[in-house]
Amino acid sequence: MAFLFNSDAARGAVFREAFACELPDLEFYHCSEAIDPEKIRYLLTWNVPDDVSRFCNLELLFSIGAGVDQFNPETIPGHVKLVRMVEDGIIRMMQEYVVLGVLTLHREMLAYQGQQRRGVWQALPTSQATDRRIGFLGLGMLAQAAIDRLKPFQFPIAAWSRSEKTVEGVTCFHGDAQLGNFLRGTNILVCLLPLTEQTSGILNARLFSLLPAGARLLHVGRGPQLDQGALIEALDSGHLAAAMLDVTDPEPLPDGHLLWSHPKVIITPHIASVTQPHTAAQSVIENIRRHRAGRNPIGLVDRTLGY
Ligand SMILES: NC(=O)C1=CN([C@@H]2O[C@H](COP(=O)(O)OP(=O)(O)OC[C@H]3O[C@@H](n4cnc5c(N)ncnc54)[C@H](OP(=O)(O)O)[C@@H]3O)[C@@H](O)[C@H]2O)C=CC1
Ligand SMILES: O=C(O)C(=O)CO
Repeated sequence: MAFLFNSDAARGAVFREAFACELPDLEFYHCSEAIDPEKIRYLLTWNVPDDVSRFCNLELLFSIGAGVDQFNPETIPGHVKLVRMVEDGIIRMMQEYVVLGVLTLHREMLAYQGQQRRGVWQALPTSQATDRRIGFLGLGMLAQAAIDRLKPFQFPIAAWSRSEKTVEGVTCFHGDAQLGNFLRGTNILVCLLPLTEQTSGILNARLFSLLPAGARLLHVGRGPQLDQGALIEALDSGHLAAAMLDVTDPEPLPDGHLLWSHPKVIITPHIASVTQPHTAAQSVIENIRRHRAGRNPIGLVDRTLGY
């Protein structure tokens, strides 16, 4: 019985050490080593290898990231459980990034950067946090953690999810019928949705038109959720004031793309949050223990929903 780590050697070494301590009965392989595919019960990977079917005894397929949109479930046998990454390191980094992004957009940092380049020393009108509603598309693990960190700033906070939810201090909306009401009250929109058939292209001209004039976008979900042309139009018309994008389509954003030099856009290269090996290894070990005890892993993907 063995675990296969199909990713970078540096994080693999951290996993190997943790597994040796905590699960000494389980053989551990890095993808650079020769393996007997029949031994592999657990596979951790970003992309599913084309020849995954050779792991005929596979039980759990772990994504090394929080997202699982890179998995094509049709290539993975139905009995294999898919597990997304739920771990403290990725959560903490996303908390930092969302706080950074919201404050950057709230305190007009893009406009001040533009002024700096032109040598302009001039205060711009400000809004109080209490007057600026932050609206989260998605109210899952990462959005809820980010909301916890934002609460001390006293922004009103709302969120929109697929199913009905109650979260203290958050005005909750759910389902397509409530999307419009959610958007109409949102001044800074944070996208933390998984990429699925339903969320692909969700950040489009119609959605932007439902946001109040002067709204801002912080996009940390997945590139294909955003219609980039519609964003540029909404920014150029002045309806949206600014956007901060950690994800684009494609990635990397091609040389010369309009978004690179747009004065109302900040781009980071998909670095909002990255799986941290020490904490992630503990989370995967805990999930293997749960699975062995006949319990579902934390982060089990619902194949019908796609996340
Ligand atoms: N840029 C970066 O560095 C990173 C980006 N990510 C992205 O963040 C995403 C979210 O991660 P995480 O918080 O762990 O995911 P979760 O699965 O915990 O949460 C997803 C949330 O989205 C909601 N949702 C899904 N589909 C719909 C829909 N059709 N309509 C309305 N709401 C919907 C879910 O609703 P419900 O609660 O009802 O199920 C849930 O609240 C990842 O999938 C990944 O794409 C993740 C890590 C790093
Ligand atoms: O964990 C994820 O899904 C990411 O996007 C990390 O880069």
